[in-house]
Amino acid sequence: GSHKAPPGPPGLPLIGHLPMLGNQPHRSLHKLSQKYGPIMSLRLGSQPTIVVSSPASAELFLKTHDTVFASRPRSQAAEYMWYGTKGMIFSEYGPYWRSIRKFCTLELLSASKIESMAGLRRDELGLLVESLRRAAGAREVVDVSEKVTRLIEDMTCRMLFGKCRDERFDLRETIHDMGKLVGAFNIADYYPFLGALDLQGLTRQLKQTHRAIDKILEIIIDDHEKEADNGIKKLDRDFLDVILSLKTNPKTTHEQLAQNIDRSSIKAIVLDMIFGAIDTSHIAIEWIMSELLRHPRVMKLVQEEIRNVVGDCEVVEESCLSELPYLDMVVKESLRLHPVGPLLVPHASMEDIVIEGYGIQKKSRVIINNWGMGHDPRIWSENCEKFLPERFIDGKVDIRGNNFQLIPFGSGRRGCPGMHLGLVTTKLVVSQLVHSFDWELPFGMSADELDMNEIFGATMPRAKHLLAVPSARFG
Ligand code: HEM
Repeated sequence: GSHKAPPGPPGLPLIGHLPMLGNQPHRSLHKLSQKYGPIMSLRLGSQPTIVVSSPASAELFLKTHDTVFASRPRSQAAEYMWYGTKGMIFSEYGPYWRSIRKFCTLELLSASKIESMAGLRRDELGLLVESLRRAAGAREVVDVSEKVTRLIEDMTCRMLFGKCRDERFDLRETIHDMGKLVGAFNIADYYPFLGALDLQGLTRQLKQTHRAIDKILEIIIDDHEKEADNGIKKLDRDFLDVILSLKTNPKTTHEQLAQNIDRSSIKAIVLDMIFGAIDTSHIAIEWIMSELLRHPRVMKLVQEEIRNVVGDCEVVEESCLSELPYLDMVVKESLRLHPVGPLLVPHASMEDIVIEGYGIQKKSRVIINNWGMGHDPRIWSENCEKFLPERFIDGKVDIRGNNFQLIPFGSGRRGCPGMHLGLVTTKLVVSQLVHSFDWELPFGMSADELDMNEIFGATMPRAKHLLAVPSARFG
């Protein structure tokens, strides 16, 4: 068209801008956007890549023109890991994607479904508190990252498959590998003709991780089918029961999905839910706990707020979570500084469009630099690197996708469907951990000495496990 592309750095021939991204693309892109502006184009192969870095422009892409940008680019990760892109997260916009999204929302992620599973979260959290109490008694150093990840894994497995983690496989390790692989800037996605060379070794790793996850999914599905064959009747049907039943008795509410579903799409959808639930909440919780450990003032305020609501009872009920406004501010502030998805999930445009005078081609890849917006002094003032929950005190900025300066769950049609579950889980676990225990950094470490580095991926965990020493606050 006659409209020029958004500005961007001059590229190197052939490989374009990939080498500029380094191993911290969220930071490199943030720097580049300071020079080239909030709507920037990068030359990465044959399809243009647009990087969006300000709240006003994010609103244009995710709200004003949401229908144009609601698709996803093709990627090797989605092809290999999601059985030929048969899941929700990485599928292109259309009726198939919509039918999965509706199914998962109704059968798993709605407020009432989530509430109906409060008991299993309470049980699993109770077990963790018990084990922490033993550690506290012995003044042991606890690997908080490990404990929290296992907790979320157990909660998720019970919710999806009706049982805890299994000795026969290591789901967490596999999911962790996935997070890194899926987020990687894969040369094969940008330069298909270079794909066969597998210059970064990513194709090999994707295949390997896919085999590992497929083995796990097969074991889990087999177990369920055997139970069904043996006529075992369950009182509570788990998510896998519901999705498997689509094949045998297609319910009218999900007729369209039932018609298009086979074993590999079932596995792809279950994988969406495993990945969405496991690789997110634990990361959010670890970052929040890290910030609380570094900021005893804030920790004390959170503890006092919880004590005022919960009283002398040790168990924090989920119904109390709505009465904890300071905790809300802490969660916002931590997700601002440490967004679980630093670049959201890439979007793709479905038609040519002109935005702010720039021509953006159909099938452009759109990256929203969520991390960059959280670290922009023009949005958050000069103290933007400081952890200061009070900046949210006026209650004007929410995290549900209405205020584009803070969109840890994205926004619009592709916004996170698991937001409610993610928030309930994150707040519940954090509040219980700080209500039951006081926490200290180990080995006389000072607040400044705590390593706060991250590892880039589709999701961005702490680089180092968080270690801390609990002491019980209840007898
Ligand atoms: C603290 C927890 C969580 C955070 C911060 C988070 C964040 C995100 C983000 C940033 C996106 C991409 C939005 C976009 O592309 O614009 C996303 C998508 C998604 N999330 Fe979450 N998420 C969380 C928890 C969950 C949970 C618990 C589930 C489900 C069990 C889940 C399932 C999904 C799915 C399926 C998508 C893809 C949606 C689509 O493409 O249509 N997430 N999430």
